[in-house]
Amino acid sequence: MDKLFIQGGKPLHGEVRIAGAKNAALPILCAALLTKDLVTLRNLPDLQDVRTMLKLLSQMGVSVNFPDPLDRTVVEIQAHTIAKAEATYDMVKTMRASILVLGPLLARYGNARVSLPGGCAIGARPVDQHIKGMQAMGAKMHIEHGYIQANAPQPSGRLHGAKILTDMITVTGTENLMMAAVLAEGKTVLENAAREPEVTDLAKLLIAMGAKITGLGTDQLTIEGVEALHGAEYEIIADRIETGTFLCAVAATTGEIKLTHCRPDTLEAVITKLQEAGLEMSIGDNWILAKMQKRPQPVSFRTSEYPSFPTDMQAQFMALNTIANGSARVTETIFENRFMHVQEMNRLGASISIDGNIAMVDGVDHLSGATVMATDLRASASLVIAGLVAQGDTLIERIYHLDRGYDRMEVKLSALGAQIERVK
Ligand SMILES: CC(=O)N[C@H]1[C@@H](OP(=O)(O)OP(=O)(O)OC[C@H]2O[C@@H](n3ccc(=O)[nH]c3=O)[C@H](O)[C@@H]2O)O[C@H](CO)[C@@H](O)[C@@H]1O
Ligand SMILES: C=C(OP(=O)(O)O)C(=O)O
Repeated sequence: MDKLFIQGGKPLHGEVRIAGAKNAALPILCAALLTKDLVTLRNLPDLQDVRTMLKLLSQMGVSVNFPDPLDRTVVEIQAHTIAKAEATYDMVKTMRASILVLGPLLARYGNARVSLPGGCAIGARPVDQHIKGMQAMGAKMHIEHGYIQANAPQPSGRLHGAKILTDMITVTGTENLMMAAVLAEGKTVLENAAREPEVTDLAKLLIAMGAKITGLGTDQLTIEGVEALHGAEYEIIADRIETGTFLCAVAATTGEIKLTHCRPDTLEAVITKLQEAGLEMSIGDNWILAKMQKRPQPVSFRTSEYPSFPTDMQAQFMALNTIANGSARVTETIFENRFMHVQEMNRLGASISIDGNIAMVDGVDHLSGATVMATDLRASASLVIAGLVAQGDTLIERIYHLDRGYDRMEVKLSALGAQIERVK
């Protein structure tokens, strides 16, 4: 199993190109199931979850083609026919986002069999809102032997529009229901919809495919179902979490880096907090120049739905706070178990205590390298940041979590001057 070996204490300098967003690419790949025509995607990130999703689509009989085999950022997907409308446990257990095939399969094919995702390191993460929403659109949903068996109403074999108010704001729930609704008969209104930029990015692709969706970027999406969608070419939005992760890295290590091909307008809450920490930034439409010359100031925050502070940046900011000049209070409101990195950071010399969903971080002068274990995707990223600032050597185990969601993170960090290498 791969590990990362880091010799900390090096400031970062140079330029990094930000990849396409994992959380936009995954639903967008599933959206290709909604048409028999060709969907060409650009700015695809080259990471494990994307490879898993492409494998899942291939298992369904979908054609996946990289026109230039050396360029993994452009892919052609064609779901001319769907041979098997199924996502097995083997696939779903490695990537929860596999649940995103449910809406498109049900809408286009009239039935689907998708393994229920189990709980995961960061929380229970049920999918009850996906199921209830599809039931409201007329689908028969049964859970049997750990699988969701979904069938569109007969004899039409087509879902019908509905007004759906989810109990909470759910990102993949909104995406799944939006994809189910685009081919339904009549109008669907999704109330309490997630406003994350990745939801809007999916909606834009669907519109390019001929879907009728209004309310983009708001908490009410209205979808007028159409009979069929057609192919499209689409460029996936930049990854705001990768962007934020590199910004936290330079804020922690000091130095000066330029991030290109990013979308600063999707990062307002993160940028505000980094300014509070002392990171100096010049910001263009698609680039950020970030400079840090001193020890960070502590930043307290509370995670919440977009446009508030993202839970996917909580761990990375925790790493920054460990070496800040004072104490910070971090409140996690989205997932019930997203402090798994805390114990590992304490092993590196951090001083963090947890009380329920609140972590109190007392900044220390320095961290000291040790062997630590990655437990989930963003926890891994936060340990990389901690390793980059720690004195001495840090070995991070179980980095397959990191590879799920980052496009060659250690290669990009090495190019910035970090002493980091992948070891077997
Ligand atoms: C692939 C992807 O885009 N993943 C993101 C997505 O995950 P994901 O879409 O799984 O997260 P949700 O927005 O659905 O979850 C928000 C909260 O709602 C709960 N819930 C959700 C659905 C449901 O049917 N029932 C239910 O109880 C969840 O357990 C969680 O406590 O949004 C999260 C919150 O921004 C991010 O951390 C993930 O990176
Ligand atoms: C939690 C995340 O992803 P997923 O929903 O795919 O587990 C994440 O991207 O931080």
